[in-house]
Amino acid sequence: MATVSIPACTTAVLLDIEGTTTPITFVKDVLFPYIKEHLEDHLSTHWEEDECKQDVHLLKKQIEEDLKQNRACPVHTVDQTVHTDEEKAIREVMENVLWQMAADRKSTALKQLQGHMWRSAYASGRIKGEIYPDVVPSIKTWREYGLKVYIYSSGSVEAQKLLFGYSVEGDLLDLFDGHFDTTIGAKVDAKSYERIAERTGCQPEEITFLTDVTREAKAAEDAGMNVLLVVRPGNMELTDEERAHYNLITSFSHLQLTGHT
Ligand SMILES: CSCCC(=O)C(=O)COP(=O)(O)O
Ligand SMILES: [Mg+2]
Repeated sequence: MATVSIPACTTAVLLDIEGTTTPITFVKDVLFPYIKEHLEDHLSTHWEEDECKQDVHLLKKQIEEDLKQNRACPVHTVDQTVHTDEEKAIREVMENVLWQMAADRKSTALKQLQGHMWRSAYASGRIKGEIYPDVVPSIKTWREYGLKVYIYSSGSVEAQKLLFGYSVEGDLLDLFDGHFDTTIGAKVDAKSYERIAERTGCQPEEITFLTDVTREAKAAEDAGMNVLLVVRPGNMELTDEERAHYNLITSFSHLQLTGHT
């Protein structure tokens, strides 16, 4: 695949994680199975703790929102305050979480809980964040040229920091100038990218966004960002139209800085 130039006006690069810096298989075959395997134990162990109560409260809010929007979802109260039967309440939370995961929902509620659950897996060394080999050298080069580098993922900021902080290449958190998650808005909503531009002090045109998902690419493009689609093994197939419309790269090393000194 040919090289693609980052426009000279780019001052910041915004990176997606799953399918962009990190193989989809790491998320689907390592991170998500960990949640399924440890969900019951996590909820039972931490049920009375404030963090877990907040996680369950957020899930409840999400269910209320889903019902308002007439989205199908398992309807349970999911509220510790009204259940006397803790086991039943935990089962109901589990049912909702597993249902959201089966649908690959990107709700903030689900992602916050997942981030909290992965903490001990990373800290104990059981899980290490996978990163494509071209990612770190490329980011280092961009930074040498004065570009800022940010992450925007549906995974919570805490989950992002765990993945890069406990990565196969060590602690990489110094490579990033900031992290964004769905608390700033959904990745398929152009407004989220406008807010990110505002937060970083950049004009949208000064930001180049790299993602594997065309709906995210379109939203960023609608906000005025420069967009590149990242094609990695196992990523979703692109249509001919998408291939024709977007600049594609299969490795970060295919990005060329032009006019940056
Ligand atoms: C960084 S946490 C693990 C990934 C995850 O849960 C997720 O939803 C990834 O979404 P992305 O926006 O990075 O494609
Ligand atoms: Mg992605």
